[in-house]
Amino acid sequence: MEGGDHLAHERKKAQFDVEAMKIVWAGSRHAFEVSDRISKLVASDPAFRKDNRPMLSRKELFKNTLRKAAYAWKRIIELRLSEEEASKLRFYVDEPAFTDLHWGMFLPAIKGQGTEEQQQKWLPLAYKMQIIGCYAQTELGHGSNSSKWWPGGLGKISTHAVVYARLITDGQDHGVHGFIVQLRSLDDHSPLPGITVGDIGMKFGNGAYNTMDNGVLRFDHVRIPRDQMLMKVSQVSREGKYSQSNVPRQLVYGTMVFVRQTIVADASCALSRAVCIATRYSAVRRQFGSQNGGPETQVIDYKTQQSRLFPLLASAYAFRFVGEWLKWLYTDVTQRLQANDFSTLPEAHACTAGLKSLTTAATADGIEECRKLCGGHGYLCSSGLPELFAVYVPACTYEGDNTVLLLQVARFLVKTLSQLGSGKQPVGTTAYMGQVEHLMQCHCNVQKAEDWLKPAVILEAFEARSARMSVACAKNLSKFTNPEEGFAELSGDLVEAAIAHCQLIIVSKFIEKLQQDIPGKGVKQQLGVLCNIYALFLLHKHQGDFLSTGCITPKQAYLANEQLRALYSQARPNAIALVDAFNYTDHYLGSILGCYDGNVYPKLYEAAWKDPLNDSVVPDGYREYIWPMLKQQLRTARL
Ligand SMILES: CCCCC/C=C\C/C=C\C/C=C\C/C=C\C/C=C\CC/C=C/C(=O)SCCNC(=O)CCNC(=O)[C@H](O)C(C)(C)COP(=O)(O)OP(=O)(O)OC[C@H]1O[C@@H](n2cnc3c(N)ncnc32)[C@H](O)[C@@H]1OP(=O)(O)O
Ligand SMILES: Cc1cc2nc3c(=O)[nH]c(=O)nc-3n(C[C@H](O)[C@H](O)[C@H](O)COP(=O)(O)OP(=O)(O)OC[C@H]3O[C@@H](n4cnc5c(N)ncnc54)[C@H](O)[C@@H]3O)c2cc1C
Repeated sequence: MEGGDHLAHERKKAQFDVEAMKIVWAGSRHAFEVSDRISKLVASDPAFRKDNRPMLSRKELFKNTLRKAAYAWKRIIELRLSEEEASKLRFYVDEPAFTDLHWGMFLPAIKGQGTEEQQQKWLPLAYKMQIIGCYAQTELGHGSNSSKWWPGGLGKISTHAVVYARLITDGQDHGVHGFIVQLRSLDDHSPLPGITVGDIGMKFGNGAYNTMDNGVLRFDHVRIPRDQMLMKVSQVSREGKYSQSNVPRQLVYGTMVFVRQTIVADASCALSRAVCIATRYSAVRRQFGSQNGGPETQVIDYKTQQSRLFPLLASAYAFRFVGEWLKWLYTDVTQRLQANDFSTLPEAHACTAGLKSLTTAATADGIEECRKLCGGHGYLCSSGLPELFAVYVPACTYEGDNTVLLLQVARFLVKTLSQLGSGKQPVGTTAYMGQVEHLMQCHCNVQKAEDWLKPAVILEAFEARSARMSVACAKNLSKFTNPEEGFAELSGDLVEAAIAHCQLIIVSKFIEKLQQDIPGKGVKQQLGVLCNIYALFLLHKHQGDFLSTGCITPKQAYLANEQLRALYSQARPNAIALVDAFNYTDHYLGSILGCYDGNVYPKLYEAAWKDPLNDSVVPDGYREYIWPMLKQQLRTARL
């Protein structure tokens, strides 16, 4: 079959209104319209071509990224795009660049930690891109006194950085503070006196994150003007006197709360992209299972394929909704901070840290699983999956190593439990800890597989598991005379308790989403199926936790798995429509296997001939190396 829509028969099977689901996925009609318009704008502009990335040398790749970034900025100005539209445009250009750090961290750091005066001075320059900034926190070695190492945009492009360094006045160390530092001349881009700066070198994968100039930075007797210390949290007077505002010191780390929140939203984009590719290809691919000479089985109909693919599809939706909620939480905490209410900052920190950890780990693993789900073709760059994996996998490390972040969550949980004794009622995502006595002894009320479809049953099982794991950690910790020693010794269990808590958050936010009014024929039902797949898949995967804490019985674990299989069958006819609802253009997907029309094989065949290696029939190097070898063997054979 040539041309046409090879997936049309699949699209006809959908039992829900795909257009309505697109609005739910986007978050609102307005968000959908912006996203749809900007994605098409980028896809239709040849200047944003990206299929040649894996073939380019580092220098060509980097120059190409600079060209695209400059062109994108020109279009943003010409079209008078709003901030929302401009950020969508950068998203659909789909190439990591110094601009991510400028807009994503440098500007937010000044907004969050600069005084009004500092904001008035620096933000207009940054908004007009008259200065370009990065975020320099991480060090090559340890302590805030060696060389900065890793900051994106630092290596070759940034003119300024927010640098985190120890503040010492009158011989007293006041800990880490943020400073705006000019790095390069605004005239000829050369480093300012005392500053050594450069790129840290090639990173994992061809193309991929190598479009970014992650950098190294050293200072030698560099003077930073006093008014370039970010002074919202603490100040140094002209006389060198240090003082602190009436705000928690933790606000110095506020930019991380913001960025981790965006990383959660981004996880749903990266995972949904991989899942879209794997789902479409699984419907196109037929392999074995032919009966009476009929067509072979579509691999999407194999239960094993479904049990690997559909939980990822459900996870993409789950991460989307928890990301939406996290954005709300961040907005809420920001408004409270402005009114000097700091009470929800620890929870916002724990939620952003924990959810960043969980969603990036699941997404990185999920992209790799999608590659395997596509068989051999998944390993071709033209599948889009190798590059997506290489770009995505550092998300498990940047903005805080995922294990380190889970330990932060564990500290928060242990603290929450310890405060119960003093009568402090937990709120928000830890409110369930208030019912700890009930959760420690409740029994799961599942007698038949369908009982697992009740939201209250699922929630109670997840709450009980999380509470019991945290309480067990707290009890074990209390046996240590030195709490830090105990924390280190039990860190493995603490990480598992933190994971259980964060999974509960994701499940509960999906369930809350379903309690909203969701218009569109069959949309809510499909989301209900996905929500149950997500929850029961987690329960099945972590059944060891649920069983060992006595939250469910072996029979109930068996019933959960039985229900899960039934849910896969319900999701099957809707699978293609559920990935169509992401509304990704072929340009954004960047994958032959995932193309909308499913016309995979002719496109793969054509693409192969475009590889530079096929420019000539006899490759470069043949005459030099292979021909003499063949000749030699021919001679030996004749002897
Ligand atoms: C195929 C092509 C695809 C192309 C794709 C294209 C484009 C993608 C484009 C965009 C992607 C979109 C979104 C992503 C956006 C940006 C990402 C882009 C690039 C990545 C940039 C990366 C930047 C970085 O990595 S910056 C460096 C970040 N570093 C870390 O996170 C270090 C981790 N460590 C910590 O967080 C530590 O806690 C600390 C901050 C170093 C402090 O340590 P310490 O002093 O030991 O104190 P603690 O004991 O940990 O904590 C003390 C006290 O403070 C509380 N605390 C800690 N952190 C925070 C916080 N952030 N907020 C509030 N409170 C905090 C802690 O709980 C404790 O409190 P307590 O005393 O009450 O217990
Ligand atoms: C692509 C990329 C982009 C980046 N961009 C930036 C940027 O723009 N700006 C910036 O400042 N930084 C940036 N970083 C740096 C990033 O934030 C750090 O790499 C990250 O915070 C992890 O720190 P680390 O590299 O020192 O790892 P380490 O802390 O050395 O971790 C090594 C191992 O030790 C374990 N470990 C560490 N501490 C503990 C602990 N307390 N308990 C138990 N286990 C522990 C970790 O789990 C990990 O397995 C970037 C990194 C990457 C990969």
